[in-house]
Amino acid sequence: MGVSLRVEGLSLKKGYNLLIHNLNFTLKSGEAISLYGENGVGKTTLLRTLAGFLTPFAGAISAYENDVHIEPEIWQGRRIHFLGHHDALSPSRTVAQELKFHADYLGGAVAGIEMLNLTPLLDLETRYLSAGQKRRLSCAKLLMAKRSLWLLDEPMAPLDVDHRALLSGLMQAHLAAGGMIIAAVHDPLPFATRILKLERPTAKEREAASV
Ligand SMILES: Nc1ncnc2c1ncn2[C@@H]1O[C@H](COP(=O)(O)OP(=O)(O)OP(=O)(O)O)[C@@H](O)[C@H]1O
Repeated sequence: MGVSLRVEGLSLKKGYNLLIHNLNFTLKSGEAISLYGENGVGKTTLLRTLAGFLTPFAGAISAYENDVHIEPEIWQGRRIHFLGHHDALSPSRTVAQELKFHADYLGGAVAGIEMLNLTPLLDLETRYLSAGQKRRLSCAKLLMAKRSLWLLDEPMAPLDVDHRALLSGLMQAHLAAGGMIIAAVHDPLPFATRILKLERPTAKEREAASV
């Protein structure tokens, strides 16, 4: 039981470019998928579509709780954390202000300051943060509100060894609590996941989608 995600016949386009053709998979509570594929194949596009930021060209994305369908507005609006590889931070807000903004937006409480070693950075505007510090700040969102599905775009990429271990622990705790994760990666995650490798559509599939 718990939550589940079903992706059926999903095709995605960017402009006239068919990126993904007829993708099918399901994901259940406690499961993680590592999303692989060459640069530009569509990993970020898929994550953004699953988050509801982009509309599919074809196919369906549906979510269930104990086999009962969850309305897309509720699923996308309140049950998903999306962490893009460009951390969406306001450059002129301080780290403390950014944390407060996201806690309010998520309807939760500020969390993760000590765990993610953000205390020395609280008064710094986010524009001055290093890539890894930005990612740590973004990760605090994961702790501010409990959400079923974490969509993570290259989550480990800018993190140092210790913070990779920390995020890995957070991800595993999320799975152990019945959550789900889909993470676009180029290197394996340090725990067992399912693998989904995106391949470019064939010329025939691209041609069929262009009419
Ligand atoms: N308007 C457009 N018309 C045609 N192609 C586009 C358009 N906008 C984006 N693209 C293409 O769509 C793809 C988007 O790729 P996306 O960012 O999802 O890939 P990715 O698998 O996450 O790549 P990376 O591993 O480099 O992060 C790219 O190949 C890009 O060139």
